[in-house]
Amino acid sequence: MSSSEVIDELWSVICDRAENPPEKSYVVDILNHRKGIDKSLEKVGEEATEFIIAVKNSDYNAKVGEAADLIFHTLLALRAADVDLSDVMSELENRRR
Ligand SMILES: N=c1c2ncn([C@@H]3O[C@H](COP(=O)(O)OP(=O)(O)OP(=O)(O)O)[C@@H](O)[C@H]3O)c2ncn1[C@@H]1O[C@H](COP(=O)(O)O)[C@@H](O)[C@H]1O
Repeated sequence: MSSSEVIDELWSVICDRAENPPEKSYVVDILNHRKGIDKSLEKVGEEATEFIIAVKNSDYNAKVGEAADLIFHTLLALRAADVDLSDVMSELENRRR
């Protein structure tokens, strides 16, 4: 799978979980949390901090793991904020020089 296919598939799974919530799902736990959008925003903050700490202090695999956590939780926050990933991708595409 290419990198963009991995992200696209993950985004589809996140949107599907939001629309058809199964009984047990981490994505649903975050998106339907009693704190509302604040839960996913809190997770982005935590994961960003953990990523920074890993980059400064940890080995390569820990950096990769924390980067994956940050990207995943950023996707959850986008969904919670009703921001479409394709609009973010178009924005990045428009910035190409
Ligand atoms: N990529 C991920 C992914 N990355 C991390 N996590 C979860 O994110 C959590 C990481 O949170 P922390 O490290 O902060 O641990 P924690 O402090 O115990 O978490 P909180 O209780 O504070 O939320 C863990 O529970 C991981 O299982 C993920 N959970 C799900 N996915 C993807 O989402 C898909 C759908 O998952 P479900 O919704 O669970 O079916 C999966 O198939 C995966 O592709």
